[in-house]
Amino acid sequence: MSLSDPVRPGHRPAPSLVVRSRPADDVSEALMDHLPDGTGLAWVRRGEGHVGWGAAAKLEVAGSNRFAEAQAWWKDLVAGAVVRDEVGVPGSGLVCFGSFGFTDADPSELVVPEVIVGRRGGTAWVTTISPASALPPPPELTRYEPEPVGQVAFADGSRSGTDWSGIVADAVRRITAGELDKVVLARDLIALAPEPIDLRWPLRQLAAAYPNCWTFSVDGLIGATPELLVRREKGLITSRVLAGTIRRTGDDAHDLALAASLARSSKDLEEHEFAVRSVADALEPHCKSMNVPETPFVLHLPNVMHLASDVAGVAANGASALGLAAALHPSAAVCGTPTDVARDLIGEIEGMSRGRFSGPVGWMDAAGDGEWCIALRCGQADPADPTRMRLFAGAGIVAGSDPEAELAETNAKLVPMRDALGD
Ligand SMILES: C=C(O[C@@H]1C=C(C(=O)O)C=C[C@H]1O)C(=O)O
Repeated sequence: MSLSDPVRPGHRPAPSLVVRSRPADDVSEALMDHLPDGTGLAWVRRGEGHVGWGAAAKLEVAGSNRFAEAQAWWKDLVAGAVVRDEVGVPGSGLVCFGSFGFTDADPSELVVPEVIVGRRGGTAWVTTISPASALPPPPELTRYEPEPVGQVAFADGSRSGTDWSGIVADAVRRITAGELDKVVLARDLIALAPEPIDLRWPLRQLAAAYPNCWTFSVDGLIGATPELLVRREKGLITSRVLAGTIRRTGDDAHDLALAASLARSSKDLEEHEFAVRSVADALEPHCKSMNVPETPFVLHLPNVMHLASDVAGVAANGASALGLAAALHPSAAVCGTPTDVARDLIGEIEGMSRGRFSGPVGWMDAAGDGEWCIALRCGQADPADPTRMRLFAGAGIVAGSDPEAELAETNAKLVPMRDALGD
C-alpha cells in the first residue's frame, strides 16, 4: 500500500479497524434493496457497485484544507487497519464513501460503514468493519421494500426562476465585458412531501431510470450523476467531462437531429472546451501519458443530451483518487473559467449555498483507487425536516447564453430528482 498524498501534522486520530470481505451468494440484483433504512450509503451503476450502512469511522471536515485532511485521516486509518479481503475486486476490502462541499465553507465527510454489500463483474460480497478487535459475523441479508413518497409539492428555493434568469443575464453581461469566459450558475428547488421521505424510494427510482449514471447516497445527499470527475484503478486514470447540454423531446428522430445540432453548436463546443481543458491541465502533472479527445461525443440520457469527452491517462505518481479529485475540483464544468474569477462571481451573484451539490462524491479503497463523481442531478434531505429536500441544478454560462434557455436547461436537469420523488 502506498499513498503519497500529503499528511498534515496534527490531524485527527483515526480508530483501528478490523475488516473482512467474504463472497456472498444471497446478494440481491438490486443492491439498494439491502439498505435497512434511508440513511444508508450507496454507489451503484448498471447494477454494480456497493451499498453500506452504519459508521465504523467518520470524518467531518471543512475549510481549504479539507481534501488534505481527509487524505491524511484515510492514510492513518488504512495504516492502522487489519484487512482480510477474500474477494479482491475494486470495492472489496476497506472502503470509505465520501462527499465534499463545493466551497471551503461547505461541510465535507468521509464515512466507513460497518457493513458493505457489493457486486462487481459477477462477484458479490459482504464486508464487515468494526472498530473493536472482535469482528462480528456477517449479517443476514434482508430485502426491504421502501414506501413511496406520496404527492410531492415543489416550491421556489433561494430564487424564483425569473430572478435566476436575471442573474444569468447579469453573468452574460460580465462575460461580454471581458471579466471572465464562463461561469456555472445553479439554483435550487424545494420538494415538500406529505410524510418523511424514505430516501431508499427515490434512490431505487434513480438507479432504475438512469442505469448509466452513478446513483449515490451519502449522508442525506442523493442523486444520479452522469459526470465522473476521476476514477483511479490499477494505475489507470479516467475522467468523463460533460458540458454543453440540450433537452430531449421524447421523439427519437427529433432527438437525433438535436444531437447533431449540439455537436455543431459553437456556443456548446466552446463551453465544453473550457471544461476539458480544466480537467486535462489538472491531471497532466499526475499522468505519464494522456489521451484527450479532440472532439466530444454526444451522451444520451433519458432527460438531456450532453457533449462528453473521456480523458484517460497512465498514473505517473501515487496520487490517490481523492488527491486527483482535489486537484480537479472545481472543474470548469461546475465553476467556470478562469476558476478564481468564476468562483468569486458565483459567491457574489448565485444567492445560495450549494452545500455538497457540485462537489466530489464517491468512494475510495485502501490502495487509494476509487471513483469520485461530481454531485449533480441530486437533492439534499433537510436534516431538520425529513419531509423536505433541496433539489439542485446548474448550467454553464458563456457569452452566447440565453437566460431563458439556461432556465429551461436547469428544469430539464431537475427532472431525474422530481421524477424519482414521484412528481
Ligand atoms: C451544473 C450541472 O451540470 C453541469 C453543466 C453542464 C452544462 O452546462 O451543459 C453539463 C453537465 C455538467 O457538467 C448540473 O447538472 O446541475
